[in-house]
Amino acid sequence: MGQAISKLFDKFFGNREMRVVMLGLDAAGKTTILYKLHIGEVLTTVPTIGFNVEKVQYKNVVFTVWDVGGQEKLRPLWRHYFNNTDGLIFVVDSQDRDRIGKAAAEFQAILQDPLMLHSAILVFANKQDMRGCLTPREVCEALGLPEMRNRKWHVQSSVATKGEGLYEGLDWLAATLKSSNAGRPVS
Ligand SMILES: Nc1nc2c(ncn2[C@@H]2O[C@H](COP(=O)(O)OP(=O)(O)OP(=O)(O)O)[C@@H](O)[C@H]2O)c(=O)[nH]1
Ligand SMILES: [Mg+2]
Repeated sequence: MGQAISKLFDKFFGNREMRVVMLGLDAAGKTTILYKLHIGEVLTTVPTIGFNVEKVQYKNVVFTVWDVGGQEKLRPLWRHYFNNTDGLIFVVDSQDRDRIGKAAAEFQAILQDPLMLHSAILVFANKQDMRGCLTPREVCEALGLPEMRNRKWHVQSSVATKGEGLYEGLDWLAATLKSSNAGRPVS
């Protein structure tokens, strides 16, 4: 009985671990986001060849965040990170109007992968500090999100270099993953 109650308590209040993969075109700001969340600082980044992975504890969720390089030649490798993924973070450089169509095509391709059919989708409309950038609503429409009725998605405005919007995004992800009972209790 005591054990059952303790299990129930853990289910609702205990730490949970969630695996999240963060993708997006090169220079969207993925690595900047990862380290701003992980160590609270903006690092000088170089283009990622391969991946970075860090744990980010927020409230009672431990996110294991995989940040995978976004250069064109690296994109075929993305699918190797899809297994057991609870959430997708897709980062868009909102100032890069020329490549928003390319970003949308890559985004749609990820979502059609059988391993990603059930993942929650958090989009960071990043670089909102740049003049003339696409608004979060424009990013949302360009990615085709309004037509996606059977997926859980959220577009979050962000400025990774100032840390703006990042925890709001994690809040949504944590709440969404929890309500669908995704993730695993931390052992
Ligand atoms: N102005 C502005 N610059 C940003 C923002 N976020 C990231 N950057 C800059 O964008 C550049 C690319 O950032 P990265 O984090 O390395 O991009 P990435 O998505 O990891 O790129 P790949 O590793 O090649 O896939 C860096 O110079 C960052 O400082 C932002 O919100 N605003
Ligand atoms: Mg990177």
